[in-house]
Amino acid sequence: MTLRIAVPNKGALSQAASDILREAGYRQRSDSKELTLIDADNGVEFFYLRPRDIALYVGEGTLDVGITGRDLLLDSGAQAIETMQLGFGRSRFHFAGPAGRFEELEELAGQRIATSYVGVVRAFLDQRGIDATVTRLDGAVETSIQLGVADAIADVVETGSTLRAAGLATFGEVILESEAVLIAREGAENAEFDIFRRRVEGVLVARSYVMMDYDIEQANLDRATVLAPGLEGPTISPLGKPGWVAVRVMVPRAGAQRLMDDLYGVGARAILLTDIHACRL
Ligand SMILES: Nc1ncnc2c1ncn2[C@@H]1O[C@H](COP(=O)(O)OP(=O)(O)OP(=O)(O)O)[C@@H](O)[C@H]1O
Ligand SMILES: O=P(O)(O)OC[C@H]1O[C@H](OP(=O)(O)OP(=O)(O)O)[C@H](O)[C@@H]1O
Ligand SMILES: [Mg+2]
Repeated sequence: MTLRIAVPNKGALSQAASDILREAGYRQRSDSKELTLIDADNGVEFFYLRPRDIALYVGEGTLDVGITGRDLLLDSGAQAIETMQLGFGRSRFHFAGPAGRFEELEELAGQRIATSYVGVVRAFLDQRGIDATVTRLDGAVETSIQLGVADAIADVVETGSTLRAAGLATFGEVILESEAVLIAREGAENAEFDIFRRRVEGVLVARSYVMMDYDIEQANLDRATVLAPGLEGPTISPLGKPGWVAVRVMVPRAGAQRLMDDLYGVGARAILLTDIHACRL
């Protein structure tokens, strides 16, 4: 059976989503005008859709899997669940108003709030018993205050530069933290989905881990393996030097240089770092 996969067709998640799929060995479109693409060798079909609509297609079962933002999934109210965090498209969802105008969430009572995420904002306000008018805009919500359509906004913030440019500042707690996620319908997992999920997971692991090799005297081995225990345990092979062994272990890419210093300190030599191109854990 062909697995039907939804991919953002444009916007903040589109390029990174296609990159991860390409790294996982799938064909991806070469022209951003293509709406669908069949990868027969891998038994999958890709549908390039608005990230906001992807949760609906997957929730209704029209498509099997999708890549979208957690914020869009929650906003849609669709019957789909998050099955994997993909580590890109990270953002925070905040209330904001003219700098200095608001300090606390309670001050939103009776105010007009513009947002593209009415579902998320309504749920958040209802939970706190704050009665405000929520107006849905398609985008560029930062401008709505200047134009007199709203008193405050709720929007995606990454660097904060869009807010600053509009003379706005966030207030209150973060409404939610978002990133790109893999979504599916609950209970809809099957063999094809499992292969796809493992491939994507392989890319994430290959991106965040590196392979480390080193030689060490048997007497120092325990101290070294405490520093770098590996995922399942280090591979230890004999070395053509009496009393020494060769060790191979996967380590997190972040902090790998520091780890090399520490391993050197406990007697490791000929320490090598190699990129991992793909993996299945
Ligand atoms: N500047 C950003 N940095 C990181 N993630 C972002 C940024 N802007 C949006 N996102 C995330 O990307 C996802 C989709 O947003 P995007 O802006 O691509 O869609 P859109 O607003 O519907 O489309 P467009 O902006 O192209 O009209 C959301 O999950 C959002 O949190
Ligand atoms: O904190 P920043 O790094 O400035 O990023 C946040 C901005 O990026 C997104 O806008 P987008 O370009 O998607 O336009 P849109 O508002 O029309 O969706 C988002 O809606 C914010 O406006
Ligand atoms: Mg946008």
